[in-house]
Amino acid sequence: MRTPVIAGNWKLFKKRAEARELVNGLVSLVKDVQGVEIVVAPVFTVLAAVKGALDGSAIKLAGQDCFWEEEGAYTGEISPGMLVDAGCSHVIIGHSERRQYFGETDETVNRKIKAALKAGLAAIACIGESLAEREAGTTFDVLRTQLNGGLAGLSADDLKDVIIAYEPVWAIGTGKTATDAQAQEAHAFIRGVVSELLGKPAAEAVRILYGGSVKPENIKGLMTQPDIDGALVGGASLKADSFAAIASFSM
Ligand SMILES: O=C[C@H](O)COP(=O)(O)O
Repeated sequence: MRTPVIAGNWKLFKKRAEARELVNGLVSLVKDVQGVEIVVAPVFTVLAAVKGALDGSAIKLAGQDCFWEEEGAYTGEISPGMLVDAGCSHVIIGHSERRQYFGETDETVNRKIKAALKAGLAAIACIGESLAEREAGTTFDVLRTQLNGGLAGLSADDLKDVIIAYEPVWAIGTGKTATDAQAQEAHAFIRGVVSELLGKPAAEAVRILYGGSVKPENIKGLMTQPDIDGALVGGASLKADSFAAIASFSM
């Protein structure tokens, strides 16, 4: 039985006061939600404030990225150990926005996942095809390449601390969600590739989240799919009521 994960990626939004307000609202709205791992990923500058507001709550804290070195002359970077020190248990790695704007590659994703695991973080590793790739019929090739590169050198045991997020780039922030069937098809494919790479037990155990215009209105349909184990939520995670409604999908 895979415990569902609902993760909110706040992207480049929310200063301290707004972040506290959001998280305070969230904590009270989800206090009775059981059997779901809830994670929030704010910007680095508000991690401490959010951690403070999460005190006593089961909601977990994530960074939105990390570097692969633990320390050194790397201006502007943040290391996995620093995220742990700030109270994080998770980190998002390889989000398509980082791939698109900041030169993230499957190789850097792989280095970051390994560094995150070494520091004791769970890695939420993002993959997904662009609209052009989907229209060209190369979705599965793209996903296979991203999985091969991103998970290279990891063991089945390592995978216990990896959560895969399938985010079709064309569905992110566009209001255009993949249909339940499209998402399920991709998730089943991803689980199959993980099985080829690391064996069936690891593939059966790994959580695969869907991301891309997830809202309270579409979460239930997505969660009825056998290979969808949760969601990585952007826009709808910026309001306590909508994120709480998503996290309460089973209630
Ligand atoms: O990380 C989250 C995804 O990019 C989805 O964003 P969205 O829910 O705003 O489409």
